[in-house]
Amino acid sequence: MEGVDHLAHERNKSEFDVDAMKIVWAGSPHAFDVSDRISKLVASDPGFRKDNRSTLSRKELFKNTLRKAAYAWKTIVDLRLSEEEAAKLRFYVDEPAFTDLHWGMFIPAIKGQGTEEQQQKWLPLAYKMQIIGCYAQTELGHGSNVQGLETTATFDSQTDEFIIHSPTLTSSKWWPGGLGKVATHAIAYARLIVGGREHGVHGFIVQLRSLEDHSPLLGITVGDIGMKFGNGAYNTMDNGVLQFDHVLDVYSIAFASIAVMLWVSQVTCEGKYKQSDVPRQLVYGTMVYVRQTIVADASCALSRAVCIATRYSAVRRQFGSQNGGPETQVIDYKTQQSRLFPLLASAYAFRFIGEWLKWLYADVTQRLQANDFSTLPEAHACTAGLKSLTTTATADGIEECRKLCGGHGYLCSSGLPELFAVYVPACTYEGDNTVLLLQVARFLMKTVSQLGSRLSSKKPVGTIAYMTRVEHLMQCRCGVQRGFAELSADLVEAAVAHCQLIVVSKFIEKLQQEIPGKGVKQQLEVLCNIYALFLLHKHQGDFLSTGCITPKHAALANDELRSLYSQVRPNAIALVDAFNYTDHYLGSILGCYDGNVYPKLYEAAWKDPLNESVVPDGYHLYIRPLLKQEIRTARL
Ligand SMILES: CCCCCCCCCCC/C=C/C(=O)SCCNC(=O)CCNC(=O)[C@H](O)C(C)(C)COP(=O)(O)OP(=O)(O)OC[C@H]1O[C@@H](n2cnc3c(N)ncnc32)[C@H](O)[C@@H]1OP(=O)(O)O
Ligand SMILES: Cc1cc2nc3c(=O)[nH]c(=O)nc-3n(C[C@H](O)[C@H](O)[C@H](O)COP(=O)(O)OP(=O)(O)OC[C@H]3O[C@@H](n4cnc5c(N)ncnc54)[C@H](O)[C@@H]3O)c2cc1C
Repeated sequence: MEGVDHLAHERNKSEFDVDAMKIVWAGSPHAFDVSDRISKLVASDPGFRKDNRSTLSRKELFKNTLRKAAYAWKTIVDLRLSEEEAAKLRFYVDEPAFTDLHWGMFIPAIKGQGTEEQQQKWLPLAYKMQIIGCYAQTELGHGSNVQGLETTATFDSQTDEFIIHSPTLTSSKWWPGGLGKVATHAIAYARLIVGGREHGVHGFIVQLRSLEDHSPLLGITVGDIGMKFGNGAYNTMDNGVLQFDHVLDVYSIAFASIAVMLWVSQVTCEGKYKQSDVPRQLVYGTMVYVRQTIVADASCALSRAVCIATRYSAVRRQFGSQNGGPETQVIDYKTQQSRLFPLLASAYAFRFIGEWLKWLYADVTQRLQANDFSTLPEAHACTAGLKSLTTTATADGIEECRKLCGGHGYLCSSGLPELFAVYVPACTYEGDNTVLLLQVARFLMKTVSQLGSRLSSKKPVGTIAYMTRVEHLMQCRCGVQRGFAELSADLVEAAVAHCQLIVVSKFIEKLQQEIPGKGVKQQLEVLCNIYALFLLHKHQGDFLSTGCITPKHAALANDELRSLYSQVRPNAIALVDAFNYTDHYLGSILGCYDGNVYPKLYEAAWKDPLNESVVPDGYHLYIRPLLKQEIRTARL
């Protein structure tokens, strides 16, 4: 029945202050207020409906995305939303679109790497969306290997011009979001050539389309790369292909000193290349920035899937009826708990590691401005490794949540197939996860060689086993006289272990803070222990081989996990309520707040276009002749 809370009995079991936990999840009372207000604004506006996406063609889907993006911008302007509120609105509209790259990469790249004069010229236009930008780095032939990019930017000091060119098919820019049909400008990464000498890959601001009629400029060939995984999903995004045919990059000449897209290098009007004494890897700064946002985004995506699977697991009953009484809630099965609750704990763990990484990134950015590069290697390793760890765990976790919902998890109306299809490229974009773990492994090798065996003593006591595991895994590999390439598969395992150590230790540090609200800290302690003991159980071979735990310890840890699952069980619904997601944002009948699943599933089925007629289109052409033929055969 509508209006009845079918999960009230679950919510009444809660042993902690859910409203206080909502503040912890949001990060602060202010952050909660903004999220709560904006999510409800989006949910209540039919202009942001998203329940029809799976029934649209690619062109209809894309045009609808353009409509929504324009509508979102009008809403932002009309309501005079702040930058924070506008970002939250785009988040709750929940549709991959060109605006992700305009706001998520194009603007950050200019802010992070542009010179003062470039920022003064481009940021006002970008903030007012009078230009729409994309981040054009990846090419058909190279994505992971940035130094392998082939696009060239040749400075001609005779004519004082930069010429951007795609010398080969494989140098075609390929994948950049927003590039295919919308972006008017790109930050294009190209090999800088001055006076016949090459100076590596740098970023250039290049106009792609006319601001009058949106037609591609002379020398620009641009389009969409075609359908991607899933039906709706990321097909709302125009990932594009771009070729330059000796394009004059007028904008680099607009300034007195021709400034490539970096404050770390300059080409003077006299055609002299000036590389300042900063690490060339600062050209990768935007990727580092986005990787840290992706970690926070992982906690959002995983918490959405866990919210759906937890609520549905409390609604779904199967087997176990005693004397005609109700069947057992599947959330009460130990197997369901052992699959679901570690994902619930991971969602909280990723939330807190995302908070810490945001601090780390802000700290390293501040240091860079003072020419202090001391923490740059650690910041790179942490953002790369934690992006890899959290996106792999989240993609796997969303799929596990689909399976936890049985057959109904496979319906689009569950929200889980779409969530999975939109999320999984996160394991690839912003750095293939294995390639990024190799960067962490390289950092660990260097650290071990510099510090000897102890990677760091700066970890909370509760993580000694985790720290010993990393050291052991590194010693086993570093001690062996074989090259990095030969040992890379093993070193990647050590890199994962290192990142898990960071997540566990930051969760423990979070619990050392003042956390208000009845029972809130206790619930987080349970989730922290579940996260740590689940991983210890999953990787117990590593831990046993280090000798820092015995088989008895491993058995005790397993017993403790079961006990912890029992402690979470009465609080599970309240713990996912604390994410404060609207039904609109969840987009899931299985995860609806009131738990009134079956009537909603049944109602939704009849809305499918296939049910517009009781006799399907095609019956008379194909089925009837078939049936008639069978009847004739039967008479023979
Ligand atoms: C609401 C929030 C929403 C969030 C979701 C956002 C949605 C985004 C939508 C998707 C958008 C996607 C965009 C993209 O995909 S953009 C393209 C991304 N591409 C990549 O990530 C490419 C990956 N490859 C690389 O980063 C580099 O090629 C790689 C690091 C792998 C190698 O670089 P390189 O060959 O130059 O360097 P070396 O390996 O030789 O290392 C040399 C030294 O430099 C150090 N290093 C490397 N990278 C960095 C860095 N980024 N920062 C600092 N230092 C770095 C490296 O450690 C070496 O140091 P040592 O010499 O001391 O060992
Ligand atoms: C949805 C989506 C959106 C994207 N948006 C953008 C965008 O806006 N802008 C942009 O510039 N790019 C974008 N990209 C491109 C993305 O950044 C690249 O696809 C990504 O960096 C991976 O590079 P690749 O495709 O070259 O993979 P590859 O490196 O070719 O990976 C293929 C396999 O090779 C392995 N491999 C590669 N190198 C090594 C090595 N040294 N050692 C061991 N194994 C290795 C990888 O682990 C992987 O298994 C997007 C991609 C996707 C899927």
